[in-house]
Amino acid sequence: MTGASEQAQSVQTDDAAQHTGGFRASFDVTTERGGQSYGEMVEQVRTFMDKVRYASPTPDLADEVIDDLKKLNAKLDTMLVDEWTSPSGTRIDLPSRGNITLPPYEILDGGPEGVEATVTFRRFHLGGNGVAHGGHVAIAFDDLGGMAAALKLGGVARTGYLTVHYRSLTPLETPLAIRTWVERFEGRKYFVRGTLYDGDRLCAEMEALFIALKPGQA
Ligand SMILES: CCCCCCCC(=O)SCCNC(=O)CCNC(=O)[C@H](O)C(C)(C)COP(=O)(O)OP(=O)(O)OC[C@H]1O[C@@H](n2cnc3c(N)ncnc32)[C@H](O)[C@@H]1OP(=O)(O)O
Repeated sequence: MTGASEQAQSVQTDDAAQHTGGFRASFDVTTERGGQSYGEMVEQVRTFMDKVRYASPTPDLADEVIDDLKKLNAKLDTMLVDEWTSPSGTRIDLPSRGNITLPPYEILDGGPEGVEATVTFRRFHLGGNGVAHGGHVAIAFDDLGGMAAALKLGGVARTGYLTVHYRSLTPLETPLAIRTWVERFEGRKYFVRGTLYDGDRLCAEMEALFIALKPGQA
């Protein structure tokens, strides 16, 4: 099996895409990369992961699925690009910018005052007893907290710390209201807060420090 770090990019990207350190101060957002079916492809993968979480396949079916997945992985191997030119993470027309690793969210509003979004944890995000895993809740807060910091500072920040207070159980397969905003900042330090609600019920709160990166900083 080949891990991501061992895989060569099979499609060359231009010189400007070569990484010189740090998050990029800016990166191209797009609605084109991956084509018009890319969102549906991501959705089908998410659905597959949902089913894997709950399926109990026979040994024969597991072998069949392995064969099918090997074929699909071989197809994608012919199209690997660097992270800056991948549709995943840059397709702003898709849930979570097309990033399969994030719980799917839809941005309702975003700017220097903060970010409002709807996030839906899937069956794949199960923690136990039918509700979301706390780590997945933290991922949603991290990404949208980072977005709130980025929109406030007009640049890129990395998470210094992030604390989640889990106030009540977070349901799966339910659109939830998530909000993040910069409460205050001191120099490069952006103190970000967040809330996650199921209707009127508070599921979780977040407090985090995001630190603005210096030019070229990793
Ligand atoms: C839109 C898409 C959004 C995506 C968002 C995703 C965000 C992420 O998940 S990033 C990944 C997780 N985070 C990381 O890996 C970060 C790892 N840490 C680092 O790289 C570094 O520690 C970094 C860059 C955060 C800060 O390092 P550096 O630039 O040298 O700053 P440094 O001088 O140490 O600290 C700056 C200030 O922050 C404070 N600080 C730094 N870390 C912490 C911390 N954990 N707790 C409290 N304060 C801290 C320092 O005390 C200092 O304060 P002051 O200016 O008052 O003296």
